[in-house]
This record gives sequence, structure tokens and C-alpha cells, in this order.
Amino acid sequence: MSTSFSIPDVSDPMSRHPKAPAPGEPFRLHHNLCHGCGDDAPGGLHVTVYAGEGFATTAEMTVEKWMMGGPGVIHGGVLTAAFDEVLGTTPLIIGTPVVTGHLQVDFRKPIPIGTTLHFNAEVVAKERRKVFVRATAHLGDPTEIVASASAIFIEIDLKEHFGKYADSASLSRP
Ligand SMILES: CCCCCCCC(=O)SCCNC(=O)CCNC(=O)[C@H](O)C(C)(C)COP(=O)(O)OP(=O)(O)OC[C@H]1O[C@@H](n2cnc3c(N)ncnc32)[C@H](O)[C@@H]1OP(=O)(O)O
Repeated sequence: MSTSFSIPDVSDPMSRHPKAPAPGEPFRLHHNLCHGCGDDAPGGLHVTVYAGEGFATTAEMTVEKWMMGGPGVIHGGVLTAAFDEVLGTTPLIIGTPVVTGHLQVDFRKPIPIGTTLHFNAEVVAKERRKVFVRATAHLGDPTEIVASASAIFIEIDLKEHFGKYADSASLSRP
């Protein structure tokens, strides 16, 4: 399938889920071996996403040495994975579990090792099972965007989607 990020003119109605974390509170881990958020993921990103106001979230990630691509700067794939985590957690604010369908990233400035990346994300629309989410990243000055991303996530039934992989998932519960 070839896709592009195109926000629908009219969104389905959306509301904040009553059980979504309050602004400033973290979303709980969705899986302890998750590469993005899991506490036990070997070489994981350990990104924590926090609820914001409305349909927004924030997150931070320390850019560590092992994340290096070009000398002294973050690898584009690592940054993409971080965006995937932040963007993919954000639809939980409307109570919608999703998987990534389409993800596009604009790399605007080199991101040095040793810095802290600050993410701001927001659900911008929902159309049937498709959830449209956008995010930006900066290094401390929100007016200096170093990267941005847009994604279409697809709502899933968690049991139906992941049920057949239960054996692998049990590896996370030693
Ligand atoms: C808390 C969680 C944090 C998670 C953060 C990390 C998230 C991840 O990395 S998830 C892992 C990466 N993603 C995946 O493995 C997904 C693999 N793909 C799939 O399983 C399937 O293609 C799936 C579930 C996305 C869609 O399949 P299916 O359920 O059959 O949906 P389908 O009926 O074809 O399409 C439903 C709608 O989604 C749209 N759609 C489907 N695939 C895509 C896609 N790749 N891009 C854009 N839109 C898509 C369809 O066009 C359709 O839209 P419409 O309502 O307008 O007709």
C-alpha cells in the first residue's frame, strides 16, 4: 500500500478518554520489553510519554552515545523509532489502541549526542479506524524545531491483533 499523510477535512468526533492520565501524568508501560518504552528492553529507548491538555502529549529522550549515526549525532532510524513510540502512545489519550500504518519524518537539524530531545505530539483527527497524529521535537527551545513527524495509526482489537503472538509476549514475563 502506498500512503501519504493527508488529514481528513472533517474528523470523527473525538473525546479524551475518562481513564486517560491527567495532564502531566505518564502513560503506563504498554509492554516491559517494548523497544520504545519497556523498562526491560535490551538497548531500548526508555521513552516515557506524558499526557498533556486536550489530545496532546509530551515526552523526553536523552540522546545517548549508542544512538549515534553520523559522528556525534543521532541515527535517523533511532529518531524514527522514538517518534513511533511518542506518536503511537498519543492515541491512548482518546482511548484508542493502535499500530503504526504510515509514518513520515522530517529531519531538520543534526541532533547531537548528549542532548535531551523534547517531543510534543497531538492527535489531530480520527476517521473510522485511522488516527492522525503529528509531533515535533526540539532541544530545549520550542521555537527551534529539529525534527517533525506525522503518522497514520490504525485502531486495532488488541487481543485479535496480538493474540497469535502470545508465546513471544510471554518472554516479557519471566
Ligand atoms: C501504546 C502503544 C505504542 C506503540 C508504539 C509503536 C507502534 C508500532 O510500532 S506498531 C508496529 C508496526 N506496525 C505494524 O506492525 C502494523 C502492521 N500492519 C497491520 O497489521 C495491518 O496492515 C493493519 C492492522 C495496520 C491494517 O490492517 P486491517 O486491520 O486489515 O485494516 P484495513 O481494513 O486494511 O484498513 C482499515 C483502514 O486503515 C487504512 N490503512 C490500512 N493500512 C494502512 C497504512 N499502512 N497506511 C495508512 N492507512 C492504512 C485503510 O485504508 C482503511 O482506511 P479506510 O477506513 O479509509 O478504508
